[in-house]
Amino acid sequence: MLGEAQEPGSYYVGVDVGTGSVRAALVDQRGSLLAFADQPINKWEPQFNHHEQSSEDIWTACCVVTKKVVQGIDLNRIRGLGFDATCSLVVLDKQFRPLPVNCEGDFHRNIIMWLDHRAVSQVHRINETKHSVLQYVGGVMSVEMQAPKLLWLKENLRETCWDKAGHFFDLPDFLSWKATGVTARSLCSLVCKWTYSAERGWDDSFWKMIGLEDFVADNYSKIGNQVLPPGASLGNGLTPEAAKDLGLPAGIAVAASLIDAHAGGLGVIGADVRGHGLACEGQPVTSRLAVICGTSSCHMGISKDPIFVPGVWGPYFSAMVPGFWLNEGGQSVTGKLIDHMVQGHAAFPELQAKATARCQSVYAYLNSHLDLIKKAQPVGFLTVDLHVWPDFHGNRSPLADLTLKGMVTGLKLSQDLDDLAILYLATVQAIAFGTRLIIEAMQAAGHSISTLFLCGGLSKNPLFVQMHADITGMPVVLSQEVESVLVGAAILGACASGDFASVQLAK
Ligand SMILES: Nc1ncnc2c1ncn2[C@@H]1O[C@H](COP(=O)(O)OP(=O)(O)O)[C@@H](O)[C@H]1O
Ligand SMILES: O=C(CO)[C@H](O)[C@H](O)COP(=O)(O)O
Repeated sequence: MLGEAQEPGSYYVGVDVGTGSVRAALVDQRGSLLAFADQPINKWEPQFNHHEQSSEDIWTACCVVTKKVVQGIDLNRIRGLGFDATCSLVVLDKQFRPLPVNCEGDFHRNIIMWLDHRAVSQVHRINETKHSVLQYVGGVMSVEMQAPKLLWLKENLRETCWDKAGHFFDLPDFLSWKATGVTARSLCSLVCKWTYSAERGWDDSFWKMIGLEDFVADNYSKIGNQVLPPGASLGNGLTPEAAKDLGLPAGIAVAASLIDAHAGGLGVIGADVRGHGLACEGQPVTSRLAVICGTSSCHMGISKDPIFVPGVWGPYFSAMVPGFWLNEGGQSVTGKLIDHMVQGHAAFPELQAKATARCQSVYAYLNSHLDLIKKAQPVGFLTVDLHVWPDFHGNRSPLADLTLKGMVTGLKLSQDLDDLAILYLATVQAIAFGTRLIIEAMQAAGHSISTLFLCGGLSKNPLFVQMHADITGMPVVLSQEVESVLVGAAILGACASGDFASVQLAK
């Protein structure tokens, strides 16, 4: 984010809503992160495969972290605000009040999270239509997208939710509405999760065919009939009410949002690598794969022309970098799977106690424990007899099969700390092999990827990074700024402020 035209000392605020927490950053016009704050958010799992959140809870967390990052600075220097978030479905009534997405009627829980798999029957029926919009989601719609979830609401919560609903938002668009009062949707969310086409708009025949003709009848007012590119300035900027909530000046520019993975992709894919002697220097941006690794991993590759990769989402036009097509591969649970394997092991209490005694995270402790037990051999050899299949929550890409389950082979009766460390290693390796499968599918379809750019919480884990390099055989580049997703969100604010003409220039 380096420019000469804008006033010196301008600041931008980026807010990133992940699955487990909300983060905010204050960023200057050089893209340096000046302040950071985070706050966990609530999640509910009322039934197996039902995952819910609360939009009020999330907004409150956004306010807490934003107030923290601007504490003590001259507020007049803040020029723009950008949001990114997971692509969860927010439901509000006609007066913009939360509506329950659950049988219990709990209004507080008005978000069906992205990883919710309740709409299995609905997505099967959608895929059976073989409608042409499905070509643009890798050939098969995912249960994690919005159309099956909307159909589930219509079929299961007709009176308490569907009939009363006035607005269905992707979470990033909910946040920009909350900040500005503008209901315009981002091209990013609508193209990637709602079957909107940047070139052709909504396809009436798709919504009629799947039984959601209601949207066509009211000209898509409930799901968005004004669509803006990410980074576009919304309305009159921050409303006085939202300004009070967030501790920011009213009227500052607020950008049309991005999905979190796309903000991370934007934050790293155009990184200036000159002067570091990296093999990717001088290679086109299309040779880079941004991998955003948090609760899930998302694999973002761009191309000048559309590339259709079976089982990999897209191609999506202008959904991340304007003017480029995007393919998005993904693994639905990666950080969540590692946490699940480690925390569920019999030796976890011992691990926790030992890590705490050393003031280390459990992952730092496990990494050093692996170094200790590997002796002279490379660490990867510790798992010659133990293997994990990582699709505990189905396979997002490239198999696109939500019915797949996880597997572990090579288990013994012992369950000590060594076993836990080796199981953890095998899980990390399995995830890296998943990335390799996605890359192979993308290459086979026409991408030519040669370097990985990792960001997100898991990129702070050196073992995770090393296994991705070893198993894909590709160099991995990490940004100096570890919070690249937040930089992506702040880039949106910088773009909306008018200080930069486009998200590429803001980069
Ligand atoms: N320093 C770290 N070392 C190892 N793992 C980490 C570290 N920081 C975060 N993680 C892992 O990253 C995952 C969360 O990443 P994050 O980007 O915060 O997720 P989200 O955006 O989905 O909320 C968790 O599984 C967590 O265990
Ligand atoms: O589908 C997505 C991106 O397209 C989700 O937003 C994502 O997988 C969840 O993100 P995270 O793992 O960062 O919480």
